[in-house]
Amino acid sequence: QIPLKYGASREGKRTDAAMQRWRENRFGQFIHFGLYSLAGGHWNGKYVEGAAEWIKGNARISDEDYEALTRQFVLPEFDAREWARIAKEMGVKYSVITTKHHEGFCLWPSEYTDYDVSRTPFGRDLLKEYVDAYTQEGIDVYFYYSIIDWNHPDWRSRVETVEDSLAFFRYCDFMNKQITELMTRYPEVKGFWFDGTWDKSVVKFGKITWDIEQLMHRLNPGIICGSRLRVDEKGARHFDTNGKLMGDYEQGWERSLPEKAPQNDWECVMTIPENQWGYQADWRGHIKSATEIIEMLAAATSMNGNFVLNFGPKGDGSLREEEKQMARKVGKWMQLNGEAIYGCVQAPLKPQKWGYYTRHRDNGFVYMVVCYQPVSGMLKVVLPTGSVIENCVVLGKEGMELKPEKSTKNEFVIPAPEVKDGFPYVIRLKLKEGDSVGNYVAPKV
Ligand SMILES: C[C@@H]1N[C@@H](C(=O)NCc2ccccc2)[C@H](O)[C@@H]1O
Repeated sequence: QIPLKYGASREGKRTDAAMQRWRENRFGQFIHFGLYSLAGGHWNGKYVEGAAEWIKGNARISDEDYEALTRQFVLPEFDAREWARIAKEMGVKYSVITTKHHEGFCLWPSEYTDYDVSRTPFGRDLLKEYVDAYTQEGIDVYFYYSIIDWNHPDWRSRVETVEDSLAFFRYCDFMNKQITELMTRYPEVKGFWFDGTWDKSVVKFGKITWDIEQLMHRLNPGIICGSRLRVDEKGARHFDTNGKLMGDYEQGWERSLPEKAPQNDWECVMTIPENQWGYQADWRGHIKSATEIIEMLAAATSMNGNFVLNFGPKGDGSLREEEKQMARKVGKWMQLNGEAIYGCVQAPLKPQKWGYYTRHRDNGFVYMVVCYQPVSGMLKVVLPTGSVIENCVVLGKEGMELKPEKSTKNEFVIPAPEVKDGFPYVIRLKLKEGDSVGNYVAPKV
């Protein structure tokens, strides 16, 4: 352990109510919306390779031509209540919106820049309408904020000269003012999702990320912030030089899931196409199905993690058809099977090939989210010695009890119900405390 001034400010999992609510939410939505949404991944009528929200660099667009997009920011179809209704239908419990992405354009009327909604024909406080509509639907709101800011004259991706450092510290002052503004104008915000902390300037001056963390906790002690914000004074990111997680949860799982359950709280953020966050009119490559998304959500829950699915609304402010379809299908599944996700955690059982176990933190049930239907028609379950399966039903068909057969001392096989709709199904197990050697404590923790 080496002494650090700007390493982890706290150790271990947070146990306060705000963080427990973050954990129990489990399923979230990401919204990427900005000037890039107007371009839709195309420029001068041509498809532009790469992530659509990076189009300024990908298409080598001049500052002047890019800034002209502000005049097209009209959003005739924008209705935050419709976005919130779709999010509610999908079954998400929280939503993260890009208040300012790398492009630097702000979705709220900021006092500290005019590169924001107030300088557009739309002219309204989009962020306020989003916060109110989602809060109205009972969905917690979180703010994505990019440290990188391609528009701000004082942003520096690296600091090499005295002039660079003067500019960069002016930019840090600007950031602190904007973060304060966001937390005071929209006190409903539950947390921040910082991005763009990989550049040399931030890695060199890790203290600025400590300062942001301190500022946020002064304004709201319960605020939640992931590890991607943080860099310690030695340039270590996410985990400080002593290996301690900085921030409230591991925020490194971007478009990927861990193989096994991380020790810390963690969150995965996922795109429906391979790598498009902002609106791309022409989705190419593999587009994930609702079934694949549900499997990822179950996998995350089975490893004590949260799963956030990204939507990239169109340049007119409406949601694209494929995303509305996704919301409908995932939402239908969540209606029936949400009890295996919300408030659930990893189950203390040996993982099996048919899918993922979850257990509810206090209803004592264990859930089997079956994603891989066995050709044998038999679902294997290995329980601690002495366990007894008291009850075994398929969610949505609670009336039809399944009859597990004991195959060895602590192995059971459950006849697999037929899959008709192409979606995972959930079997709910009620386990009775073992009455033999090695009593099994039913998961009530
Ligand atoms: C959440 C996403 N993060 C932004 C991004 O620049 N990702 C590039 C990246 C890819 C992998 C690790 C860190 C950063 C993307 O534009 C999205 O906003």
